[in-house]
Amino acid sequence: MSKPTPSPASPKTEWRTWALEARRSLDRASLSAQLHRALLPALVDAQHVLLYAATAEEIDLLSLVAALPETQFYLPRCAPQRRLAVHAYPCPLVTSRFGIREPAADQPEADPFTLDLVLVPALVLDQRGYRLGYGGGYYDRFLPRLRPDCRTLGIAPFIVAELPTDPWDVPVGLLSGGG
Ligand SMILES: Nc1nc2c(c(=O)[nH]1)N(C=O)[C@@H](CNc1ccc(C(=O)N[C@@H](CCC(=O)O)C(=O)O)cc1)CN2
Ligand SMILES: Nc1ncnc2c1ncn2[C@@H]1O[C@H](COP(=O)(O)OP(=O)(O)OP(=O)(O)O)[C@@H](O)[C@H]1O
Repeated sequence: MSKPTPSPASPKTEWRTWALEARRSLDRASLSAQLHRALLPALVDAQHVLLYAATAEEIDLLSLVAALPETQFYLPRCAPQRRLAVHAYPCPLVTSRFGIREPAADQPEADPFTLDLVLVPALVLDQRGYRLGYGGGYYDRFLPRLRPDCRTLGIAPFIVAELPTDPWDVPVGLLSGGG
């Protein structure tokens, strides 16, 4: 039996624990396939798209690369000072100390200003686009560095009414029709 959903007043740590546990009972493969299909219309207009390399528990969207051969995809890398570096994909990948596959540090970096669309992984999103990640603050620092017309789309297995927020949180776009 799963735990009750925390409230907007609950601390982020409590939400993180809840989301990490709740996602264990999901069918990740079918959720990934569903999101892949739902994202295709949003991707047709984008030329430069930041994706992420999913862990074994996350929604895996790397299948989009083969489905959209005209699109230039990019992957993030956790650089020092919690900076998110961006690299064109395909490129050689290594597994980071957090267990996430990411571009090797010796690969050339891309300019975040090139990006038209950023798919932002999250443990849980709320209906306003606020997200909860693993707590590194990588995307909170990264999102303000994007071109003002760059679109963002949060990717999470759950969308709740309202998450607790901090002043640095940057809301992301939501897929119309739910995520
Ligand atoms: N697949 C995937 N790639 C991604 C993300 C993601 O959510 N999914 N990220 C989304 O942001 C970034 C990596 N996020 C991370 C967030 C926190 C920590 C981290 O430092 N974790 C600490 C606990 C937090 C702390 O105490 O500061 C740890 O595990 O010890 C690492 C990576 C970039 N790449
Ligand atoms: N723009 C910023 N500048 C400096 N520090 C920041 C900024 N954004 C977030 N942080 C720091 O990052 C930490 C993590 O923030 P938060 O819990 O919101 O992460 P998260 O959104 O879950 O993680 P992630 O973005 O990596 O998925 C916080 O302790 C905060 O102090």
